[in-house]
Amino acid sequence: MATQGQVITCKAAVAYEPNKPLVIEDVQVAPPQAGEVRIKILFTALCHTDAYTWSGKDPEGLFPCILGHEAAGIVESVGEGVTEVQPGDHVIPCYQAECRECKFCKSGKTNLCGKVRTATGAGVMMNDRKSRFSINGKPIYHFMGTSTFSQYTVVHDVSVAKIDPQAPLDKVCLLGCGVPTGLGAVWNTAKVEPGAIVAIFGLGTVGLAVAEGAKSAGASRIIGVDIDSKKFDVAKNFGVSEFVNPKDYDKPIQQVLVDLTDGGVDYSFECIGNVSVMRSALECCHKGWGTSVIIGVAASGQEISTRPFQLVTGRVWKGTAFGGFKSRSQVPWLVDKYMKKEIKIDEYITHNLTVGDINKAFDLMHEGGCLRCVLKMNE
Ligand SMILES: NC(=O)c1ccc[n+]([C@@H]2O[C@H](COP(=O)([O-])OP(=O)(O)OC[C@H]3O[C@@H](n4cnc5c(N)ncnc54)[C@H](O)[C@@H]3O)[C@@H](O)[C@H]2O)c1
Ligand SMILES: N[C@@H](CCC(=O)N[C@@H](CSCO)C(=O)NCC(=O)O)C(=O)O
Ligand SMILES: [Zn+2]
Ligand SMILES: [Zn+2]
Repeated sequence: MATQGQVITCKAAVAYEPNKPLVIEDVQVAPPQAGEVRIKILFTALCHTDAYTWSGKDPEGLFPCILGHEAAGIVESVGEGVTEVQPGDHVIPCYQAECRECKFCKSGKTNLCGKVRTATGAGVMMNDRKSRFSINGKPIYHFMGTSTFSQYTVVHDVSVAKIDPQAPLDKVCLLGCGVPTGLGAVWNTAKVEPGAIVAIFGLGTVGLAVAEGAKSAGASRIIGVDIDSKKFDVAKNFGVSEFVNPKDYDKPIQQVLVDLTDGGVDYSFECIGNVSVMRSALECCHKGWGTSVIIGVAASGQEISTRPFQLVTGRVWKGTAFGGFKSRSQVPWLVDKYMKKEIKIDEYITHNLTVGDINKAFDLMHEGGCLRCVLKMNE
């Protein structure tokens, strides 16, 4: 039955309140308006940023909402004026848009895009500042411009990457967030060079993708730092060559790393979202040139600090969003790299469940053994 132009009723996991279990509901999804795309989501993974917003600590968190931003699916219909995708195209929704026209996109200096950011931060669509999701007439907010914990979602056309239809959607869904973020932090943001010494704080999916990126960039030492020693075995498969557990030392972890590396590392990456670790990550960098990249997302009200002397003496503090990748242009390229076996994806997927088990999937995420859990959206 043709669904184009019709409201679709489908299953979605709704977050009604911070930290209260998600509820699988029948949700009405309105047709896409001008410049919008309605996507049938086939697979979505969970990222720690979903848990962060669900926790109530995200200043942009709005409830009730439909979370989710690491997914893949097939275009169901498009609104007026949409030219770059059509029904049937295989796509990855991109929380970081790329319009190619705004000041940010044209700057050549950033992957951030300004076109729809105010709307996505407010949980609505740009056109009419309203949501396309409702339950019996009551609106449900969008999240990060993606809301992939729904069997159908509506996104802005500037937030859709069209990908190789041969690519397995249950795998490449991971290219919606965590894996590109880690790889890109190394390749685009830090620009790690061969022979460099790298420290990675936090060996979850993002930290392991940093390790994979650093190995491919030719780093000579890749030091993994995690308080969970169980992470160390799996991390070897992603290129981590040495392990440090801060719990094994009395002195500050930055001092441990400086002592281990004849003065400090060339590059460090914070992949946790802990502001005190962010400070350690900066201060373990080598005087004169060491660069620390913040990837982790810290809660509302948290602030970073260090002695300015750390920067005066040449250390550089940076951050990255989506690893600096331009989403619509480069996600298809990452998919092609996966198809050519040049980057890993399968190795990050430790669990597969269906959307009905989404609360269990969040429980798993908080246990040490889970990297990414992929949910099948149609049971
Ligand atoms: N900037 C971006 O674009 C972007 C994109 C994706 C994810 N993120 C953020 O990146 C962070 C990491 O995501 P993830 O999915 O890999 O998370 P994760 O929870 O799987 O991994 C975090 C790791 O840090 C370890 N850890 C916790 N506290 C620690 C400490 N004090 N010292 C050392 N290790 C510690 C944990 O044991 C775990 O292995 C999250 O904050 C997430 O929101 C940011
Ligand atoms: N609303 C949050 C923003 C958190 C944040 O920094 N998000 C990252 C992506 S995390 C993906 O897992 C990001 O890309 N930020 C850039 C942007 O949001 O435009 C908060 O305010 O804490
Ligand atoms: Zn994410
Ligand atoms: Zn733009």
